[in-house]
Parts: sequence; C-alpha cells; structure tokens
Amino acid sequence: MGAGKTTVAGLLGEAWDVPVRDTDADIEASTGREISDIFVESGEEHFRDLEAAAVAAALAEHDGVLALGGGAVLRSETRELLAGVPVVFLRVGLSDAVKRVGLGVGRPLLLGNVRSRIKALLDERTPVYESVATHVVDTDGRLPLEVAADIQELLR
Ligand SMILES: Nc1ncnc2c1ncn2[C@@H]1O[C@H](COP(=O)(O)OP(=O)(O)O)[C@@H](O)[C@H]1O
Ligand SMILES: O=C(O)C1=C[C@@H](OP(=O)(O)O)[C@@H](O)[C@H](O)C1
Ligand SMILES: [Mg+2]
Repeated sequence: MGAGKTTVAGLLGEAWDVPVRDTDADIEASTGREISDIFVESGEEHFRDLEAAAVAAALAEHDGVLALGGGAVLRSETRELLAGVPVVFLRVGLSDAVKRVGLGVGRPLLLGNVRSRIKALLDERTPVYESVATHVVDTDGRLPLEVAADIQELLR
C-alpha cells in the first residue's frame, strides 16, 4: 500500500502502449462495491477469495500490465500463478509509505494507527514480496516516472 503499484502500472501501460489492469478496480467493477465496503461488510477472507479469482482471470485473459493489491500474494494459489511471469516488487519504506497513503482512507487494513499498521504489514509481507519478485525497484524519494523508467530498463 502506497508503493505506487496502481500509479506506476498506468505509466508503464502508456509507455509500452499496452492495456493496464488493476485487480482492485476489477473487483470493484465486477461486484459493484468498493473495496472498503467489501472488507467491512463481508470480511477480509471474502475479499481475498474475490482477489484470487481476479488475479487468475487477469493472468489468463489480459496481455499487458497488471497491478495487484498489496495483499494478493498472501494466497498460495496466486503465488503459484505468478511463478511464470515477470513480477516487480516496488519497495517502499515506512516513512514514504505513510506520507503517500495519508489518512489511509479507502485502505481498510490501515484503519486505526496508520503508521503502526503499515509497519506491521511491511514487516510480515516483505519476505513474501521478495520470494515472488523477479525484479525489485526501490521507490523511496523517487517519482513514479523514475520508478517506471527503471522497470522499462529492467524488462526491456
Ligand atoms: N514514487 C512515488 N512518490 C510519491 N508519491 C507516489 C509515488 N508513487 C505513488 N505515489 C502516490 O502515493 C499514493 C498511492 O499510490 P498507489 O499507486 O495507489 O499505490 P499502491 O497501488 O501501491 O497502493 C497515490 O496518491 C500516488 O499518487
Ligand atoms: O495490502 C492490502 O492487503 C490491500 C491493499 C490494497 O491495494 P493497494 O496495495 O493497491 O493499496 C487493496 O487491495 C486492499 O485495500 C488490501
Ligand atoms: Mg493500488
């Protein structure tokens, strides 16, 4: 959250002139509900089921850039599907992530103390992100366009 996945995916789609999808947007479009409403009304596990299905559908039918939500790779079936494609981990440190997400509105897992929630998520997820990534790009103190340029260089 706040790494810039959604933003940078859009920039890469423009640069490469390919379609872009974002699993959060796909879930909102297919359910007609906002992500935060799904979490609050139906719970995180239901959201993760929808998310795993959205990743699988996108990987099967979409040829372009795909932005995942920050928790998508917590599901083993998603990690397995990603094994065959280039996966870029956008690394962000606590301080930049906190600045970027602001009050965390629209990000249900940040409810409460945003800083301590982000720290806990980064601590528990970083090893998983590293395990699925084929490439890692640091984003701290860098503009989305600079991050996108690095990825273009890495995947050229
Ligand atoms: N490298 C960056 N530097 C500063 N702000 C950024 C950067 N990347 C994204 N942002 C901003 O941070 C917020 C979260 O970005 P977003 O693309 O939604 O991240 P994610 O999809 O990883 O949660 C947005 O307001 C976006 O404009
Ligand atoms: O980290 C997470 O578990 C989540 C990240 C969000 O996406 P972004 O990483 O694009 O903010 C969204 O999928 C949902 O709020 C859960
Ligand atoms: Mg996003």
